[in-house]
Amino acid sequence: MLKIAVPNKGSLSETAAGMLAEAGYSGRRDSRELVFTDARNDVEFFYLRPRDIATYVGSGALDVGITGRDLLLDSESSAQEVAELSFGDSTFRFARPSGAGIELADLSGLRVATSYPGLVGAFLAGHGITTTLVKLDGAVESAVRLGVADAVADVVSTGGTLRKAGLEIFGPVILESTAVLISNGTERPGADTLLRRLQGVLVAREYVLMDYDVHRDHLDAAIALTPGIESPTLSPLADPDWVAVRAMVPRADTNQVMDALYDAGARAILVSAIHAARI
Ligand SMILES: Nc1ncnc2c1ncn2[C@@H]1O[C@H](COP(=O)(O)OP(=O)(O)OP(=O)(O)O)[C@@H](O)[C@H]1O
Ligand SMILES: O=P(O)(O)OC[C@H]1O[C@H](OP(=O)(O)OP(=O)(O)O)[C@H](O)[C@@H]1O
Ligand SMILES: [Mg+2]
Repeated sequence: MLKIAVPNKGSLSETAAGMLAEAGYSGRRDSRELVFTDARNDVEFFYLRPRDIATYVGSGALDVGITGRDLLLDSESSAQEVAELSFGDSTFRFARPSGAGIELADLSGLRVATSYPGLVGAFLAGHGITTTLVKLDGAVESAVRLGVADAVADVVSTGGTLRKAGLEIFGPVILESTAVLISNGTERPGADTLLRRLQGVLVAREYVLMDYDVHRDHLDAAIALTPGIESPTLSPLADPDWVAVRAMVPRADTNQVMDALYDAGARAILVSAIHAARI
């Protein structure tokens, strides 16, 4: 039975659970449940703190897991990223009081507060900068005002928390993070199915199905606008001069592609949602 680690709380938990449900897995109904067996799919879910997931997967205790790239790197576990999951995006940045030094080198000899000492320590070491890392559990933005640090390194999403604390981002991006599927590299039955199902959910969210009719004279121009993933499907119509085309189109481009197809002579352009996919 494939053992899967999933976030039990925090920013990633709800979306991860929703994605697994969309991928056809059953999950816990009670948020206090620590383990849930989905016998039909031959998998077992372990609900863990996102910060601990890479440790469990890297050690081999669990087979695969969903966590943040920043948490994976911070853990220094041997688990590896298998796929990006298109949610939980954030950047990891340094910040200092507004008006303070703006170069990374200005951090030398200063105290930097963070909940991600593994990630930040490795980054600073890679840049040859020595600081004192102050390890905090959360709300690190308060560390400067309260006098325990001179700068912070933390997850930034909207930047609102930093602004309210009177801090300003500076220096290079430490990391672009996103939710990822991780594994310990051991081949386990069911792991490929999980990956394909999650990728199917992403495709179903990111693409729509577009159908249209076009005169054969304009077919090449229309196909150039809708190349699909492999190649579009062509079907004959009762009128031999016309052909029906079906292709997957990135959801974000739907209206631009419809406009361009219409201008290229396509008619009866229909768009439908994809409920599930295996690419
Ligand atoms: N706005 C955000 N705040 C915090 N983490 C975020 C945010 N957006 C995405 N993430 C990602 O979520 C993961 C952190 O999740 P985690 O559950 O540990 O912390 P949290 O969401 O801050 O919850 P808590 O502070 O309650 O423990 C990281 O991978 C981080 O990059
Ligand atoms: O850029 P923003 O949109 O403001 O989001 C980033 C903030 O959100 C998270 O804090 P969280 O609420 O999880 O509290 P914590 O610091 O105690 O983990 C993170 O640690 C930052 O402080
Ligand atoms: Mg937090």
